Amino acid sequence: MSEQAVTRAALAQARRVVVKIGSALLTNDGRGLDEAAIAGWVDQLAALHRQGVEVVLVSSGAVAAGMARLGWTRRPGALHELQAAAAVGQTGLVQCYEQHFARFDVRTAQILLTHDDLSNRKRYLNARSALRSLIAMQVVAIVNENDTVVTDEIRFGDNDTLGALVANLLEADALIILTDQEGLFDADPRHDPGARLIHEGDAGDPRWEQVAGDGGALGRGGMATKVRAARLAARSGAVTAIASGRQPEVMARLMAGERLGTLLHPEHAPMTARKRWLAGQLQVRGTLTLDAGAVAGLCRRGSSLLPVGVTRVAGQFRRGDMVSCLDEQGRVIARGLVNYDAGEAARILGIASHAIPEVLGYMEAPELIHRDNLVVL
Ligand SMILES: Nc1ncnc2c1ncn2[C@@H]1O[C@H](COP(=O)(O)OP(=O)(O)O)[C@@H](O)[C@H]1O
Ligand SMILES: N[C@@H](CCC(=O)OP(=O)(O)O)C(=O)O
Repeated sequence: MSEQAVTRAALAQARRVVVKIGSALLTNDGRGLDEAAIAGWVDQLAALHRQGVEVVLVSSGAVAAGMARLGWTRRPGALHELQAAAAVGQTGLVQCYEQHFARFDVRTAQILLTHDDLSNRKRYLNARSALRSLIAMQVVAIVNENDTVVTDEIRFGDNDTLGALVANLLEADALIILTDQEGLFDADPRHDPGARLIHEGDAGDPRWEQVAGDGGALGRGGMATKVRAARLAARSGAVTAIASGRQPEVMARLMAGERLGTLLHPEHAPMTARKRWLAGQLQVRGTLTLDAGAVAGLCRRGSSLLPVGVTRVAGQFRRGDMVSCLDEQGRVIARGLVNYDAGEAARILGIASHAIPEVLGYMEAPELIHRDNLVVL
């Protein structure tokens, strides 16, 4: 079998799938929700559900639906207006899905998540157990960002990232991202009519970031966040398909292994659940610059990070915060939960661990970041 056939077969064998439907597709040119299109996707999702595929839906559209209900023609810029529009629109969005799933006697549930819910380990585990229970009860969960309570600093913003983190959370086999283009092209087809579709590739291939641009007027992250989402999803071993939601029977055809859209597959073995959770954190409070020996220790031997290998400390972080580890060229090579505050870290950098008590008067731990709390990117 060819490599592409093997990759497509991975999708055909998927038992648990996260489907993300983007704003660019859900709205009728900004005039509220495209209810006929939603009905069509629900037909397809219900068919998968009937075949025993576990489906979780991540749907955008709250802000767009709220704008239409409020009679706003332009997306507001102010955060409080976006929050209000999302609050008004989310009920309509979920109502629409619920009504259509009811045609098939499929029950639905609404899950609204924030970045905080996934970065706090306890809440992350709670969200996971609630979603798992819903799946076990054959309820289709409809997930969106809880736009009403997030601020710019702590929002996912786009739902591609949220879709990938939900795929990680549930160890889904596949993430299907439906959008308004046929897939990832080698240039933005909106600007370049000669752009060619990329059929398959490794999720971690750095070339995809170079060709993926931003979104249209209705969507948020464009292709850039979809490519990033594929890389995130790959951390738990999920394949990602990016395809047009307007293709007839797109879900069934993808799941049958048809060569449709772009398929980005995981390159490496999946990370453990804890490392994935670490890697999915968006809020990084500071940076540690490492010498070449420490970089090699982390990347090749999976070692902990000791103060002796650190040459510079930046940022205001506290013990337990997430920090990035940079190599001497300033590239992020790892991330982890640090054992010392920024001030303490600055005082012990470059010294051997046995000398920590002499400098600080005590020793919290011999390493700055223990390998269990460290993820190499
Ligand atoms: N290389 C690319 N290939 C395909 N689409 C691209 C590319 N770069 C940018 N885009 C744009 O990304 C848009 C889809 O992203 P977005 O508007 O955020 O939609 P959604 O709401 O579905 O997430 C497309 O309309 C397209 O113009
Ligand atoms: N949470 C927002 C959706 C954000 C958004 O548009 O994301 P995307 O569909 O990835 O472009 C909403 O429901 O309006």
